[in-house]
Amino acid sequence: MAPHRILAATTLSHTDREADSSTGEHRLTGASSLEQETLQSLANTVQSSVSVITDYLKAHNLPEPTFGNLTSPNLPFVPELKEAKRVLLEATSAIEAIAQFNKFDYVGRLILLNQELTALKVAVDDFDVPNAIPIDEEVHISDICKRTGCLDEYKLLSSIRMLTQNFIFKETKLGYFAHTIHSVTLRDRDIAAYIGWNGSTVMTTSTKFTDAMKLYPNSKDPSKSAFSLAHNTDQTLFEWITKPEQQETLAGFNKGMIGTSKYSIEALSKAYPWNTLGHGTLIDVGGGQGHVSLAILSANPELKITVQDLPEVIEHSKESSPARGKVTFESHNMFAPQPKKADAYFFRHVFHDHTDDACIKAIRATLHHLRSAKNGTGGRIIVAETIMQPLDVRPPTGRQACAMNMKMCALQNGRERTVDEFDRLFKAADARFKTKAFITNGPVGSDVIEAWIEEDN
Ligand SMILES: C[S@@+](CC[C@H](N)C(=O)[O-])C[C@H]1O[C@@H](n2cnc3c(N)ncnc32)[C@H](O)[C@@H]1O
Repeated sequence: MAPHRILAATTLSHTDREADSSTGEHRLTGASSLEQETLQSLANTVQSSVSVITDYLKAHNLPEPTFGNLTSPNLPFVPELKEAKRVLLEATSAIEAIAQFNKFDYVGRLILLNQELTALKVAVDDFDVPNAIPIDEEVHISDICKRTGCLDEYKLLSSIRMLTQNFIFKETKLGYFAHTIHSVTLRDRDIAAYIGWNGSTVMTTSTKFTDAMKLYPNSKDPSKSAFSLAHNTDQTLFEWITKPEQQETLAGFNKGMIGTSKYSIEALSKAYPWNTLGHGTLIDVGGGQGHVSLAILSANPELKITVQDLPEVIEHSKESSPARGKVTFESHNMFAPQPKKADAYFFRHVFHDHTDDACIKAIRATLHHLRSAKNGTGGRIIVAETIMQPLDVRPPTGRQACAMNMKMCALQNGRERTVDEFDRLFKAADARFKTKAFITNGPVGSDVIEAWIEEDN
């Protein structure tokens, strides 16, 4: 179905944009300037995009999302609703940005964002408040403390109150808290682990962002980063985290990767025509716990999947992965020549951890298995990442990609990439590469770049 053009004065329509970088073609339609918008035009956009959403739900006999029902379903992830939701978010964000008595109030919120992540980490990962409050009950903070073993009532109360400002928990009467649709989601301990990883190792890393820029400007060395400065090490993140003394951090990271993938797997499984691999073999390089492979496998049960990762990670996966018995686990360093021939080499959330040089090395390590796709013998590379949005897309659609990009810069001098940057990366590894992008505009790690060698000679 064609993307909705919700309002004449509205934004780019790029739902399900397929950018084939082999031809340089980006199918984008519509354009307008933010400067032309007024509160009224933005409000009209809100009204019309909400109508698109509610009309769709009515037509498909689906319930509307509501705060009143804790198990209120998500919006279906279909093109017509993705576009309407994106436009809605852009319009509501633009209204929030200009409808201020004092412009600093808007910027001021950003300055305090650190407190919001701290509150999430404290209440969700550290003290597991979501599981201390039964669904449909309100619980006093003193009881929450007893149930969670927290000895500092006021600071836990402060953290939960902070979250209520984001519709996570609600204070039903003074000192009593109950669930909302969002606090319920946080009962998942894998998601809690992702919060913990970001609220600890990633947050401390960010404090050294500027120091690393000054000390190691434009560094392409993954061991000379904000991460290495913050953690007082000359190792890269992955060298550091796989040391025996970081066992607990690695376990949290692995669990967190499962957590963060949960809300992007549906989009990723729809983003790419996995069924074109038929009964083939897929190697999930840097596949961690095999959690993404498991989701691909459940939709494509005829595939044979091997998950490769660093030995310390594979050891953990073999013990506790939800994919045990369904996929094969194998230790392999992706910078060493790929030992296994397969129909596809899949890298999800792997390239963004690394500099271009490192990615090129990983691609070349696989090259000997990628023969011409034209004559049907070739393997392909499938990369899943959060693709950086083109410049002409309005805020806040690019927010997640920009945030992930900052994080990758800080951790290992890695980065998120645009469609064109991916194409250049593959061509730098081997000029015969062709690429094709499958953009979901969905959650992180659900955009796909497919790369293959066009000619054999
Ligand atoms: C950000 S995680 C992504 C995990 C998983 N693919 C996902 O999408 O959730 C990056 C993974 O790359 C792995 N990795 C890092 N360096 C590697 C290397 N040299 N060889 C193989 N795997 C590596 C890490 O151990 C980690 O599991």
